[in-house]
Amino acid sequence: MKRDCSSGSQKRSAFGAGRIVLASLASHGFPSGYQDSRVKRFLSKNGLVILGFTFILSLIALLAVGLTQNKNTPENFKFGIVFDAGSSHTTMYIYKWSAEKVNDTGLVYEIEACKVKGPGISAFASNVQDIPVYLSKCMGRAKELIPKYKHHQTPVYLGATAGMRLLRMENEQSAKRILASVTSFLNSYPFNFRDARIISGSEEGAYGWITINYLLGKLQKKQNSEDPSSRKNESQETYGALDLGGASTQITFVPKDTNISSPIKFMQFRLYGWNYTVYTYSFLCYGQDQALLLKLAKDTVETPSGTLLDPCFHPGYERMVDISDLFNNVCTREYKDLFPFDKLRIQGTGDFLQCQERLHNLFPTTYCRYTSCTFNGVFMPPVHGEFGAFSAYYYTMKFLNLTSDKVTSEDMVIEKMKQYCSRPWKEVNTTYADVKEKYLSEYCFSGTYVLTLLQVYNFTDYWKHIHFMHKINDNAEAGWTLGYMLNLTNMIPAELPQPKPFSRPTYISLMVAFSLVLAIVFILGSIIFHKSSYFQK
Ligand SMILES: O=c1[nH]cnc2c1ncn2[C@@H]1O[C@H](COP(=O)(O)OP(=O)(O)O)[C@@H](O)[C@H]1O
Ligand SMILES: [Ca+2]
Repeated sequence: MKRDCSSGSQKRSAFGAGRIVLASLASHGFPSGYQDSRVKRFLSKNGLVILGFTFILSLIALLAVGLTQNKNTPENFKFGIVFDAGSSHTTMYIYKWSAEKVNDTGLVYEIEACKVKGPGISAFASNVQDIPVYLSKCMGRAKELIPKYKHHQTPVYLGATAGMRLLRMENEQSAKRILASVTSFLNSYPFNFRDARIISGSEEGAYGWITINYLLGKLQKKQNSEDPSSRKNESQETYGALDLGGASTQITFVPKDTNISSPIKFMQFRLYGWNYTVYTYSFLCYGQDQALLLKLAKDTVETPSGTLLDPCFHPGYERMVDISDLFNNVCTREYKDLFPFDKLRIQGTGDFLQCQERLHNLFPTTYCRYTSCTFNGVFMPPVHGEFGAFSAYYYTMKFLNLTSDKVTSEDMVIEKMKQYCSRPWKEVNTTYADVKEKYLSEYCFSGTYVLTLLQVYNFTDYWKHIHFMHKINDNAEAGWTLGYMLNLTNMIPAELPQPKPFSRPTYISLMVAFSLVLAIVFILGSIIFHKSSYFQK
């Protein structure tokens, strides 16, 4: 009876009711020493089994964690969308990068450059209701290309440049209405819309500089090189940035001497643990489209006649321009006058030298109040280091076959331009039948403009340091958009990220090894404890 009773209590203790049973045994009058030794024997026997079981389970769990962690999981990609709302057109860029390699340089890829059909957004001042249709095609493309489950975490930015800067100067309310319409439309998508704003000329220059140096690997490469304090001249490392748009142009570089007195504050960046002092300037109205209008306006004022013989267009080329379009513009209105004609007929003569002479008039070299200046008395340190020239610099020079590194001197460019501008329009038009007429008719002008602008910046004996670039290392296009996104998503740290002491596999192996040791020590400890308390009996 008693045995049955005790064996019954053992069974119940295995189901967790041990304490109640032990209490009832004591009340039945068994000696307490007898009860204790039975309990200890029970625990030393079953405890070992439980510990062993736990040990095996933990081992399996540890191995499973280690293997899962180390197996080739698909990379976790992130996406970002930036609209470049330029003066002549809008382009939507989609960037993709691996979330794990977020701080590494050169690992962001442009997976799409969707050209929005139509003009720049500043042209929508009187028809803002058309903006949704205008942007919807590229947004549809973004929905297609970015996996649905990533939409809500994909940031969307729109940055407007010189076209909107000019509109804001002319009519601030119109500019606001356009941005409000863009904002409400982009907000209606499942993406993480951040903002739509007009970026400043300095931002445009600085972000372009960050983009090219990031893509060229000029910013982070230094982490493997010598001690930062030992490097004296940072500009030997970075590339200056030359951006030519339709309504403004930017020049950005690290000057040789950053201690010169400057009326403009140099920009200070700390990127990947390095300090950069950067000069940037944006010349509003000196983008190539506005410069052409400026030239035509000046020419019309100087020789008022219904017909303008223009050396910047091919012989045989003709174009009609509305006088109101020419002067109803912030950049040209200072020349506004009364003319006895309301249309201007342009007739090309194709003379590069004459064209260049006229273009030089757009860059008056007025009195310089500083150590050095470029045109209009604007402070600019002497150009220094290598330069990347992109946007319209690239389109124009690419078309003219002048982007090769073999073009090492300005004279080579001049020779090419003389010959190209003198070609009859008829011949040019048939040779390049697939090129958009607006671009084709203006390559003589824009090639001459690029050359003149670079002369004004003092690149004459420095031509071989200019590198015309578009897509860099096949990753992404040179332009301000990538730098803008990198900055707003905090993808360029101020300090170099500290490398982890162990690689991931080493870390996991160590964790498994230590867990095993711990488990073994624990089991051995339990055995020793139970054995010693048993022998004490
Ligand atoms: O394929 C091309 N060939 C020639 N010029 C081009 C091509 N694509 C764009 N452009 C020119 O590049 C310039 C781009 O300027 P954008 O629209 O970015 O103005 P912004 O930067 O001044 O606001 C415009 O003058 C445009 O005509
Ligand atoms: Ca631009």
